[in-house]
Amino acid sequence: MSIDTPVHDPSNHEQLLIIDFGSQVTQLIARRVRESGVFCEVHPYNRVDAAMLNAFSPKAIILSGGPSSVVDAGSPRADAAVFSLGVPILGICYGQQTMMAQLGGAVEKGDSGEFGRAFIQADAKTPLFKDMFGDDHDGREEVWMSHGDHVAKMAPGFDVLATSPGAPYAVIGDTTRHFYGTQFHPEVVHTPRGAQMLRNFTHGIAGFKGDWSMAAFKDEAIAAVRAQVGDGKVICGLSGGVDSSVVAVLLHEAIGDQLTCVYVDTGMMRKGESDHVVSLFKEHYDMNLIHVDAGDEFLDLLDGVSDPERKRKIIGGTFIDIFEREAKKVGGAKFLAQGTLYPDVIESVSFDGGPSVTIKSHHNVGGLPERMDMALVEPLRELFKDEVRALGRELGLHADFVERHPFPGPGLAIRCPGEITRERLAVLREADAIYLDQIRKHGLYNKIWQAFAVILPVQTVGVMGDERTYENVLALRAVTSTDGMTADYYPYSHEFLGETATRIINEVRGVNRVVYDVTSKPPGTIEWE
Ligand SMILES: Nc1ncnc2c1ncn2[C@@H]1O[C@H](COP(=O)(O)OP(=O)(O)OP(=O)(O)O)[C@@H](O)[C@H]1O
Ligand SMILES: O=c1[nH]c(=O)c2[nH+]cn([C@@H]3O[C@H](COP(=O)(O)O)[C@@H](O)[C@H]3O)c2[nH]1
Ligand SMILES: NC(=O)CC[C@H](N)C(=O)O
Ligand SMILES: [Mg+2]
Repeated sequence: MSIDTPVHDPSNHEQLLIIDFGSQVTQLIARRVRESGVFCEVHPYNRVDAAMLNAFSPKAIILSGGPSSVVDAGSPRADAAVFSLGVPILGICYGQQTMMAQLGGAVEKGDSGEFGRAFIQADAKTPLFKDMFGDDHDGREEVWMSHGDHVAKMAPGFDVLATSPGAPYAVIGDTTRHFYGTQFHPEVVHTPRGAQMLRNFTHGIAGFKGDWSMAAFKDEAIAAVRAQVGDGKVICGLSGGVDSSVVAVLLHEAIGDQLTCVYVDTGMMRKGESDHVVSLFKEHYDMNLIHVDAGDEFLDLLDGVSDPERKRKIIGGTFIDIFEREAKKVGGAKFLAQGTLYPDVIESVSFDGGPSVTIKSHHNVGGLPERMDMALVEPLRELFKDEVRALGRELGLHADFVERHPFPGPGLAIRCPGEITRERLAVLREADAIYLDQIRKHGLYNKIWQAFAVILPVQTVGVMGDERTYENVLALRAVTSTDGMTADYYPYSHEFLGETATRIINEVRGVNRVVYDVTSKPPGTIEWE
């Protein structure tokens, strides 16, 4: 089964195609469309031609925004077949601009652009704006803009549906062909009624029924797994994180005993993690689960290593060694199950516009499959994280796992900048447990996307009980995010921070100072290494 073979059964679903011109927020279009119950996929503009359109058979198309300027020679264009397919099209920002340039209109560079909040003045009677304006509403709508260029002349057949001070053609439409263009971004939350507008396009104009649900997906994914693996054996790395837990439960339902889950204790897990994960799974599921205690193996290999990338490479390699060993032990597993999600797939089919730099080597991405002689089973590769959580609920996965904050495979290793020692890990583990306990006690766990402590390779002077101390600094991190790609620090109250710092310093030997990280991503990353 190739990676392009869908996990779900496409004949059961109406599909929408998103053509990507490289916008930073293309994935948000897909999320909004999926949230309204419509299956969609994102494909780079240069991979969409008549043959692809014929195979995918979209019921509607959305053209994303992008960093290029339509006015520049050689800038991206949609394949002409897109406009002759006869399905509704919505062009967003660059998508609107290229549609105009391709269909006989014109685009020009302005003296100034519009970046951020703007207001459009719209014709509220247009179907695209259904339910967007209240009764007393005068057609004024808050939107989020991010453009330097603008449409200067509409293509034949189009009418103006909304204007803004910087974009005379803020929204345009050809109601005969059902082609629409917006200069603003309906997919971002800063356009408060943008999701409604996208829904008006998909359900109202394109006639989607909204048949995409995790209940239906579950059965289709189970059937696809059975078809792929036949009577072969499958190994699944089970971390207790949302993704691998959902994969494990789904596979267990699909193939029962052919599945063996491998939980690896790297020696860099959180306090109580191994017991919690292994006992919960053993209690609720009658599945083959191997608990590999590999703490010494990992820690010996990491001895004296402080470079973050070397740490990650060593950890990734050791995971592979362990999975390979375990695969042999169960009598030669031919398949390795992974919790690859749709954002990973989109990113790996990287957009043409310039190579992106490696910020960090994630231990499971890339490295694993190449060296391993096993076929991959990736039942979540069409889903976003929120859909994975919904699928987990559908599968009856314990709430403890469904709502969990993500925890990286390298674990505490990347929260221990500098050399990793057993002593430092012990201090970090205790402090982290108190921090998470505080978060739960204050009812904040589900408001935060991810939270953890970091032990810094810095000692500072303190005074405790009239004694001089010279001990470790601990940093606390907590972020809000939707997908981990961008994030903001969580705005705790001073009371919470003070109480938590006091508890950590009083209850953990080896910490005499606590600081809070207020860096967003970008420019920071979520983890410190
Ligand atoms: N301690 C571990 N033991 C076994 N497999 C692991 C371990 N840590 C990570 N993995 C494997 O690596 C994959 C990637 O880890 P990742 O942290 O991205 O996903 P996750 O742990 O399933 O979910 P989450 O992102 O919510 O933490 C996991 O799906 C799992 O297969
Ligand atoms: O499985 C994983 N293996 C890794 O090597 C890894 N590195 C970072 N992360 C997690 O990814 C999200 C984004 O993290 P960064 O902003 O630090 O890159 C955050 O949720 C991080 O915890 C990892 N997950
Ligand atoms: N966000 C976008 O799609 C921007 C389109 C184009 N680069 C402009 O500045 O107008
Ligand atoms: Mg994890």
